Amino acid sequence: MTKTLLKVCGAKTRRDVELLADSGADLVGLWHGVPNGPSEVSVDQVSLLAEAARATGQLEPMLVTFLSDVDLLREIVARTGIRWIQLHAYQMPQMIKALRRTVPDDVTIVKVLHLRAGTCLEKPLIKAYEKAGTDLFLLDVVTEDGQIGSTGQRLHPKAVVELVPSFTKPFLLAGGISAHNSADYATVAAHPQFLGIDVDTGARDHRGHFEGKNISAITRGWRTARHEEVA
Ligand SMILES: O=C(O)c1ccccc1N[C@@H]1O[C@H](COP(=O)(O)O)[C@@H](O)[C@H]1O
Repeated sequence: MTKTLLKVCGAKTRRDVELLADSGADLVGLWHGVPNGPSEVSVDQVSLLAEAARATGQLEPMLVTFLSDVDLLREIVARTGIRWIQLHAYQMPQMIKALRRTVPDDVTIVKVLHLRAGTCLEKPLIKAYEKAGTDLFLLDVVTEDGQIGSTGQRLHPKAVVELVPSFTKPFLLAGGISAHNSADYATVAAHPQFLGIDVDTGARDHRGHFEGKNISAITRGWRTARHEEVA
């Protein structure tokens, strides 16, 4: 059985990265190309933070981006050594096809599928995304007023279970994940394509800073890959 991965999103400093590693995360999201994103970092910072993540021996860095510029992404991959890219905007299948051809084969391309009130906005494109070379889908909320990313809002488990048969790739679940809601997603987590969870809001304290005890509680609540290490 594959172990459930925990990704935590939006590290900005080396200290953040080390805290996430110590708290049981498996992947760390580094934002670049997220206009007005509160955790936006420069490409140089992505490089430094990606290196710091790898140096922990526990964490894999993932670029989280709204960018669609394939040449720019290729350059970022080459400069930072990043091997996971999360396309969190409404990038199209053609863009993914071009990206797939451009970046090394061992780069994992993650496409976010946005669900608004239980309906996946990209559903008609899912087959095209797969054909274009998407390796993994990430299911997240888009709010009624169009906010994407870090909504703190949850997906309905039934909507997730109904969407998964539309694709063959593995998926990560996002949207309001906390230490206390794994039981609600038992059917989702039992699905053979389920790979793990992606958290932003639930990993932070009331000031928006990462809180180690929230993150380690999530590892236990969801029994993620490293939950026994941080118990
Ligand atoms: O966190 C953001 O603001 C953000 C901005 C741009 C792209 C992605 C972003 N975060 C993603 O939000 C979900 C988790 O959110 P939450 O736990 O519901 O707050 C996750 O996919 C992050 O990668």
